[in-house]
Amino acid sequence: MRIHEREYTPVNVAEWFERRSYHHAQFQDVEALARRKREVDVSVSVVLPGRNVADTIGGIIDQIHELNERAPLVDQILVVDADSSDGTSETARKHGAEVYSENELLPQYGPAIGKGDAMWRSLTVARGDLVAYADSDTRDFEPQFVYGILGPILTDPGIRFVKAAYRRPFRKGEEITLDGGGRVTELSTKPLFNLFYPQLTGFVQPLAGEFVAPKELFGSIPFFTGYAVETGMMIDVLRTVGLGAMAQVDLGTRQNRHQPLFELGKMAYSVVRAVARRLHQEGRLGQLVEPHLSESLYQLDSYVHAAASPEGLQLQEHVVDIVERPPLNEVLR
Ligand SMILES: O=c1ccn([C@@H]2O[C@H](COP(=O)(O)OP(=O)(O)O[C@H]3O[C@H](CO)[C@@H](O)[C@H](O)[C@H]3O)[C@@H](O)[C@H]2O)c(=O)[nH]1
Ligand SMILES: O=C(O)[C@H](O)COP(=O)(O)O
Repeated sequence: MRIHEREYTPVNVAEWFERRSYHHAQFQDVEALARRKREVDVSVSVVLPGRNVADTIGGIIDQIHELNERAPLVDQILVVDADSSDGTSETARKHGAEVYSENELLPQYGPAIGKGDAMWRSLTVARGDLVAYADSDTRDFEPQFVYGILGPILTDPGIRFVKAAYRRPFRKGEEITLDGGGRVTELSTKPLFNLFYPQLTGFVQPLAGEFVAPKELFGSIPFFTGYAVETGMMIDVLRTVGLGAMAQVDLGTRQNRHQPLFELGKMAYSVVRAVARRLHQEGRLGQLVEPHLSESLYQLDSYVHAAASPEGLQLQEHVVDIVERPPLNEVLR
């Protein structure tokens, strides 16, 4: 597949939003979509990065198999496991996925560093012309999580990257706050994109873990490790193919597993660092000293968090290791 053409240049974000936002129902004729896939002669890998997701991964794999029985859209279901302690690998294998430990892929790069690294390494074993990533902790995974994102890229030759969009409820016990989820997205990523990458402001869920692109495109861009991966990827894909080749699809609603606020602080820090790296690279951020505190006080890559606790005020230091992996095509050359 070609990845560098720029067939459509949006006039502005609003115009792009109108033209490049889809709804999964537009692709619910999955048999027609599978025929289209045959016509354009592409294969598809679905990659599920997972860390301790034994409770959800089996159901997700089953859903993909069921979809495939209706219409053969997926050629490979790949699980990249973060050496989970809860039996994620065994469960995934039992449900018929191809399973790798993230650490057995490209072992020369040392132990894998979080989700982004697992995704990057998975490209060495993903055989599809198109690679679709999806989170594996989704409780309400539905077949449109696969066919919805495949729809635009299979049917419109001008589209090279498709991102999921959805409503995100916040769930605490039995209590649900509609649209209360996606705290990092709303409080870090969107404000940063507004200020520095306004072309990306039309994406409803820029951090969504569900997206698809040609493997060739994923191989041509660097991957940030950890939770910086989606932020960096949005910027790098924009630079590589242009906004006109990017699209989003409304998949309905997605309920994820919520992390505590403090953990999300670290995630937001990853987002900020990815943006800072790119701004620095583009000459828009004069000085970038990573980490922000001097090495004599703290370790490299530390995130310092001051908090009040029942034991009094505390100063904690946490490692947020953000490395930029080179484009895989260069590594494999
Ligand atoms: O070290 C890790 C951490 C997570 N995961 C998996 O990655 C997926 C998403 O991780 P999660 O911790 O559930 O992320 P969220 O809190 O939901 O974060 C959102 O925002 C992140 C930052 O952009 C994205 O990476 C996620 O896909 C997106 O769902 C899940 O299947 C995890 O099991 C790994 O494989 N390895
Ligand atoms: O994407 C995000 O913003 C984070 O995953 C946080 O999501 P949450 O607020 O729904 O836990």
